[in-house]
Amino acid sequence: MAADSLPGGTTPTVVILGLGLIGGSLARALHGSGFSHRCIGWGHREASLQRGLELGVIDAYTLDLEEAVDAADILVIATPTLVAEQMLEQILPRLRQRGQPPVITDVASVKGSLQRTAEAVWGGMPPRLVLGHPIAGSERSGVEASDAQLFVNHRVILTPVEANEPAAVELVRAMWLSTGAEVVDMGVAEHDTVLAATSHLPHVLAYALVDALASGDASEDIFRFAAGGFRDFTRIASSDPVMWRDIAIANRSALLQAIDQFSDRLGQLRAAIDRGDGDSLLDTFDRAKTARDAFAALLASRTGS
Ligand SMILES: NC(=O)C1=CN([C@@H]2O[C@H](COP(=O)(O)OP(=O)(O)OC[C@H]3O[C@@H](n4cnc5c(N)ncnc54)[C@H](O)[C@@H]3O)[C@@H](O)[C@H]2O)C=CC1
Ligand SMILES: O=C(O)C(=O)Cc1ccc(O)cc1
Repeated sequence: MAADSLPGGTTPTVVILGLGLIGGSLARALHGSGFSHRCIGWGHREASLQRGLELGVIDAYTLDLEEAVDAADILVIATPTLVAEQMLEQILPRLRQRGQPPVITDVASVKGSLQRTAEAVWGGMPPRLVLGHPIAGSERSGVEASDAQLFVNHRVILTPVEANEPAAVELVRAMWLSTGAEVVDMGVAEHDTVLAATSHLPHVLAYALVDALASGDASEDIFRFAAGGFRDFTRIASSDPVMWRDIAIANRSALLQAIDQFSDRLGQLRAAIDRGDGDSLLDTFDRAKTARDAFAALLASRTGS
C-alpha cells in the first residue's frame, strides 16, 4: 500500500480497479461529496496510479489485487470491458472465502457479457455484484482527463437483478447519487440494445467514416477542407481504440442488429438519391431534424444550457 494503512470508519472505502477517465472521475467526485472514507486505486501501470496520487484523485494505491479486494467496502471495476470480465473471473472465486465480501460494481459500457461471466463463475448472479454504467464521458482517456463534475446531471444506469441484495443495490445507487448523477434502473438486455443504437453504432460509424476518408487518395484535401459538421460527427473517432474494440466484441449481437437496421436505412437513402426522389429525401431529413431538435431541447432542459 503506497500510503497510510486503512483506519476504520463508517463511510465506505472505495477501491477503483483501473484509474482512468471514468475511475478517476468517480474517485474525484466521491472525494468531493464526502461519500467515501477513502479511495484506493489498483491497476497494472504504477505510473498512472502514482499520477492519481499526486493529483489527489486517490488516497492510496496498490498493485496487489488481493490487497485491493481486501481493503474494499465497495469495489468499482473501471477497466475496458473485456478486462472487466477477466477481473470478475479473478475476483469472484476469492470472495467466497471472505466473511463479508465487498459490494462490487462496474462502469463498463456493456452489461450482458459481464452478467454472463459472473453467472458462469459464481453459478448465478452474485448477490453483492450490482452492474452499472454512467452515460457520461468523452473521447479522452486516462487519469489526467478525470473530472469531478463529469457525472453531474448525467444518467447512470444500474441493471439490478432479483438475486441482488437490496442493500447492495442501494449502496451503489447512493454512491452515484452523491456524484450528482441521476440514477435509473434498466434490464440488462434492454441496456445493451439501447446503448448499441445510441452509443456503440455512432462510434462505429465515426471510426468507419474517418478510416474510409483517411485511406482514400484525396485524404489530405478532404481533411483540409472539412467543416464543423465533419468535426462534430467525427469527434468520437478520437476515442480509445481498445475500449471500443472491447465494446464491439462484448455487445456483438445487439451491435450487429443496430448496424443492419442502419444499413437498411442508408440503402433506402441511397436509392432515393439514385432516382432523384427529392420528396423522399425531404421526408427523411424533416423527420430526422424534428427528432434531433426535440432531443436537443430535452438535453438543454436537463442540463440547463
Ligand atoms: N470513456 C467514456 O466516455 C466512458 C467509458 N465507460 C467505460 O468505462 C470503462 C473505463 O473507460 P475509461 O475510463 O474511459 O478508460 P481509460 O483508458 O481512461 O481507463 C481504463 C483504466 O483501466 C486500466 N487498464 C487497462 N487494461 C488493464 C489491464 N489489463 N489490467 C488492469 N488495468 C487495466 C488502465 O490502466 C486505465 O487506468 C470502460 O469499460 C468503458 O467502456 C463508460 C462510460 C463512458
Ligand atoms: O464522448 C462521447 O460523447 C461519449 O459518447 C462518451 C461515452 C462513451 C462510452 C459510454 O459507454 C458512454 C459515454
